[in-house]
Amino acid sequence: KIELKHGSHRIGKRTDEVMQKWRGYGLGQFIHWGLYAIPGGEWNGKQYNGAAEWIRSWNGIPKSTYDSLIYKFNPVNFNADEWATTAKQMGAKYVTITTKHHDGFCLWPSKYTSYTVANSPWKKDIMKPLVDAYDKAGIDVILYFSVMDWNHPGWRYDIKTKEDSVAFEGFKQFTRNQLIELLTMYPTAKGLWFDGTWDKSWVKQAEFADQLETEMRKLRPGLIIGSRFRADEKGKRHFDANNVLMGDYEQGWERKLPNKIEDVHGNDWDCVMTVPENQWGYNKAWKGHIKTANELIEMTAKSVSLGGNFVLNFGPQGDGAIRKEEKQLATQIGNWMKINKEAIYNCQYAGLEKQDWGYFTKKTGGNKLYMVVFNAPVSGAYRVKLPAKMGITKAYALATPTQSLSTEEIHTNEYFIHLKKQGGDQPFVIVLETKNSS
Ligand SMILES: C[C@@H]1N[C@@H](C#Cc2ccccc2)[C@H](O)[C@@H]1O
Repeated sequence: KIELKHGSHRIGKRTDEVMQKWRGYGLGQFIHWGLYAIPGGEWNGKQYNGAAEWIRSWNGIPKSTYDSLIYKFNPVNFNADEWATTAKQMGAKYVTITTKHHDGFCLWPSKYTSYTVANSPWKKDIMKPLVDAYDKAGIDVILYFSVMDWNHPGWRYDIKTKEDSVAFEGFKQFTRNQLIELLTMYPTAKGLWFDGTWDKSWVKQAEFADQLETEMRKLRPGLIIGSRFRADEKGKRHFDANNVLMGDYEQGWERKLPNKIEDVHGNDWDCVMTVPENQWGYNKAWKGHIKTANELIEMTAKSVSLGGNFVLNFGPQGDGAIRKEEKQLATQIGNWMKINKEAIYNCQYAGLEKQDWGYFTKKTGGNKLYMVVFNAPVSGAYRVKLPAKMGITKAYALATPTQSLSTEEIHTNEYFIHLKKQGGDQPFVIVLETKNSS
């Protein structure tokens, strides 16, 4: 075991109420919104092939021109309640909102920089109405914060010279001041989602970042901070030099999902996912494969079946409106959640691996197993192998709870659940009420 001062400070999952609630969210919404939504992935008629929120890093738009977009920020169609309603209709239990992305533009009137909404034509705070609207909708708010800040003169990719070091010290204080400011201005926020922490300059700040995390947790007891915030003194991120998770949950599942329970190493985790291949901010073009509602519902079920949450990204337009394709997906997913949410909310890994027909989830603290079906067997016979001594007392389709399904024991602890082919192209859920014959 390597002696570490700034590695992980906890072994195993958090057991407090705030984290237990987080663990049961199942489905969340990510919002990426900022100046990058104005160009929407193109400039002067030329398309940027990267992620739209990274357009400033493209040589197709001069940096100063991008930075001057602050004077065009006037989202006349911004309506915080509409965003929160979209999330509510989808069935999201939490939302992660970009307060400041890599370009450094602040959606709140920070007093530590002039590069904020306060100095745009919009003038008003964006974060306060959003936090209030989501709180009112009963959706918990997590604040996304990019440490990397291309607008701040003190940011460095690495620290090589004395000048770098002096500049970065100022940047570190600026970063701390902004984080304390955010936690003070929006005290109902349940957590911070850090990004832009991969550059050497920040990876070298093990002691500072550890002390800052401690200060934030002291200011806001119960605050949820993921594994991406800080590195240990060996430069290790997400998992420290003893391979112990940093922070409260694993934050490495960006646009990818684990496939088996061993992949998540017994940790809490969430997957953040884009609708196109790789566009977080609004992109006019939305090229390539656009994920369907069924694909996203399957990713949600797969995440919950492996003990995690699934967070779907929305990239509102520069005028503040949510694009129609995203609204349609929210409605389709929400219609499915209305019927099947019992198999998603407050559910966990059932101790059973992925099946030919789909995924098992298990109600936390209960005796119900859920079979979330994506591939119905042509025979109508669903093979189910349960842990020893676990019997089935009742089986039924969640949509028709009064119609019990016939259950045939074919081997010890192995059953066929018989369900005639369902119509339609929607995944569905079969409930198994179980009892332990110990
Ligand atoms: C949550 C996602 N993380 C950000 C990123 C990134 C990235 C992409 C490629 C190489 C290094 C970093 C995206 O812009 C989005 O905010």
